[in-house]
Parts: sequence; structure tokens; C-alpha cells
Amino acid sequence: MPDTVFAFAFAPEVAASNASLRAYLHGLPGVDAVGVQARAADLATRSIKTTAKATAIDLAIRMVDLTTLEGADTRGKVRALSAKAAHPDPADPSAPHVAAVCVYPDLVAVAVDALAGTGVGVASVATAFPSGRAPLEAKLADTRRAVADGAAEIDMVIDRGAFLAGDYRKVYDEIVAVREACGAAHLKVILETGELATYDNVRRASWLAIHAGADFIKTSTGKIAPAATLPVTLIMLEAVRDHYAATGRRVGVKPAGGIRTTKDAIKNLVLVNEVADPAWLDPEYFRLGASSVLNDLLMQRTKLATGSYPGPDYYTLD
Ligand SMILES: O=C[C@H](O)COP(=O)(O)O
Repeated sequence: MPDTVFAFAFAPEVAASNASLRAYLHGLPGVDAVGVQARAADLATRSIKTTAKATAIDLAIRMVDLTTLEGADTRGKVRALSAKAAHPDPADPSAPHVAAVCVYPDLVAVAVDALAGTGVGVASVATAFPSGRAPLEAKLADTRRAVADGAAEIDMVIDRGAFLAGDYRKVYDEIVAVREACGAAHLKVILETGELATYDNVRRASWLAIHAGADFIKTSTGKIAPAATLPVTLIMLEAVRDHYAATGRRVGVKPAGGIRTTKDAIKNLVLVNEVADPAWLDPEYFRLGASSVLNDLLMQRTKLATGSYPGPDYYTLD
């Protein structure tokens, strides 16, 4: 049965005050938690075989934002990660490159230099990642620095404290300001769904970010559990699907955090196909934020092509 598609009209005056934003967001239909969990669980049981699986694995590799977001990150680590992003399987040039490498702002220039001419983008977290707790001026400076150093994509975090306190206008205004600071760079807005407490809040935060100008909505920082669960990704896919139906603007979705295996990746692709539509099955509109899924995708790819797994030391460490 096809999903009901809601068109949530959003006139500019809705953003004029916190009260009008609140009325809009709390007027959205409530999420049927049991239904969403059951549907996500059902879709997670779908399996993909042989040729379709090979295609899905290559698509998943092309959608990976290969991420390192550790306090201990070094220039050398980012160079090594960038080499892997551009040529994931040095023994098999047919393996596609990933979508982007995602790093802290101070390492953007290193990644840009290492990835020049490869087709792999550079994404950077900004706005006081992962907490989002800094004055707006600091968040904008963070964003501008990353863009000036060559980041083509900015992954910002929302102020969850403001959101949970009902200060939607502050969250909306910050996204608008960061969107402007991004210039030509794409903006991914991280909702940090593991801190939003309810599915209704995930739906509200999705619509808030979409209307404020997000190019992508992203589940998580990877620093808070639970991160990218299937029910949460499903709710976000519904939002971008319905927004597209209402406006013709296609916003992307990026589950991130805790995606470790080829099975995890393929479950997400099934969700995209069934909940949104196949037009989202493209790195332009769907990404997988992950620090360590790439090796498993490469191993399963080799297994499909040759019939056996490569040895455990075959790939560089994630
Ligand atoms: O944006 C991506 C996440 O930070 C990566 O999280 P992960 O280490 O659980 O894959």
C-alpha cells in the first residue's frame, strides 16, 4: 500500500516568531511509533541477491562519507584516509571511490590537498561539533574557516538544548545563518536524534531543518547512542519525500554513526527505495556517515567477485 504523502505548507511568516514555529511543528501529525518500528523491522528482513547485491555494494561505497572525528586525528591519518577514500581497493581499480572524507575543520586543508583531482569531496563538521554549544559567532567562524580551506560540504549540529527547551526560533535562525555562511558549500544538518527523546521530535527537527535550508538532514554525530537507527532514518526519509512532493526541492538524508557492516548499509538502501523513491539512491541525495563500514563493503565485494574472502590483513585499517 502506498504511503500517505503529507504536504506541510510553510509560509515565510511561520518562521516569524517562536510561537508560530511551535504551532507549525506541533501541528505535524504524530509519529505512530509502533508502526514505524514494525515497518523498519520488516524492511530490514529484505534480502538482495547476486547481481543486485553487487550493484548495491558499489552504490553503498559511492555513498560513504568516510569519517574520522577523533581528538587524536593527525595530518598523517587524514592523508591515509584520503588515499583509501580515493582508491578503496588498490588491487582492484574497478572499486569506486567514496563520496567524501569527513574531518574536523582544522584538517580540511590536508584532505583537500590529498584528494585534489580524485572526485572525492571534503566534508567538515562545524558549529562546535559535537555538542553545538558555542556562541553563534564562533559557529559561523568555524563554518567559514572550513569553507575557506576548501570544504564542499559542512555538517553542522543543531542546538539540542534549545530544541528540547522549545526554542525553535533559535535553532531555525542558526541553521539559516550557517546556510548563508556556507555559500556554495552544501549544508548537512545533524539532528543528533539520540538526544531528541521522541520520534515526534525527530519529525519536528527534520521539518525545521528542511525549511531552514538544509541540503541534507543527518541523524547523528556518532558520539551519542543510539545513532542511526532504521526507524529514525525512516522518519527522516518520509520528511524529505513529503517536502519534495510539496515543493519539488529534493533534500538528502545521511544516517551516520554505528553503521558497521554491509548488511547495515543495504538495509538503509532498501529503506530509501521503499520509503522515499529510487531518485534518492544517489550519493547526491543519500550518504552513509561511517568510520568503519568500508572494509566490510570491500570484503563482501571481493567475495561476490571471486567466491572467497580476502585475508584479514588484506585491507588497511579503517
Ligand atoms: O558522521 C559519521 C560518524 O561520526 C561516524 O560514526 P561511526 O564511527 O560510528 O561510524
